[in-house]
Amino acid sequence: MKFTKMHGCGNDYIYINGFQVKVDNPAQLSIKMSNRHFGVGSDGIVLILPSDVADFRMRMFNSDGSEAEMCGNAIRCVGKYVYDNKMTDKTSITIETLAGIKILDMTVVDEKVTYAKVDMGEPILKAEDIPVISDKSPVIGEEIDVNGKTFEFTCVSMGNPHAIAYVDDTDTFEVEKIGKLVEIDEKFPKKVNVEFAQIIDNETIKMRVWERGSGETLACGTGACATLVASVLNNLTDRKAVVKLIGGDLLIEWDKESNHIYMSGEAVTTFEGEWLL
Ligand SMILES: N[C@H](CCC[C@H](N)C(=O)O)C(=O)O
Repeated sequence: MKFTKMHGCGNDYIYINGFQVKVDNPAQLSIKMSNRHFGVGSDGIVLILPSDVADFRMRMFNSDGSEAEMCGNAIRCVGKYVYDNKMTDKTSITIETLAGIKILDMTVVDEKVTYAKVDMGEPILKAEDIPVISDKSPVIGEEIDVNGKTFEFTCVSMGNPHAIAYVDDTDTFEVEKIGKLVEIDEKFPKKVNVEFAQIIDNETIKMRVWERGSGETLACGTGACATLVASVLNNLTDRKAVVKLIGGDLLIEWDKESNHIYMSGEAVTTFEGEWLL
């Protein structure tokens, strides 16, 4: 089975063209292919599929095999994949996801997509829509005790759940130790992506992320969007900011008029291969 390896800001996935090959058990395949020693190595897999309601459809599976509602870095790469492989000649396309239909506007250089701006839709800020037990809405100040220390989270859904805490220095923060416990905290019945953010100024945020189902990744597109929303709700930044992640920068804007979040960033193809197992 042919595959294409791509990344957005170092958040790397294996892309499989569902127009050409049928994947019977994507969850199991994701676990196998994502393994960085016995497989290809990735944060998960992405299936590119036909859609009845959009130009294309995307299904994304974390490296533990769990399927996520949405993946920001991956959707930019899906746009790049379908354009570069001449499955469309449009630079503005729609992609169906479990979090609704998203619109991509792609930048093309020498007939290849290099960058995309994605309309990520509206953030979800009501507790009843975010899989948390808390009855507060929006969920600012959700206190979670981890290893005897209380952390305060702001919870935002981008179709997938996120919990954001603010720290003094992301470089030295114990992301794995804390993130892995919050990910499975009982307050999050669907588990949660955990972001640790450091405010640099009112238009710059440094962020690291412990992703649901994948562990720490070099970047998280939906997480960057959720972190911008949380930062505005907590009066820490403007509605447009650069989110600086280990793997690269994303430009996030929460448009006041439409209430839509726009995420802009790179999309990179690293190699193509053949899966033989
Ligand atoms: N781990 C996430 C899915 C991938 C999100 C992230 N890689 C992104 O770019 O948005 C979840 O289970 O909700």
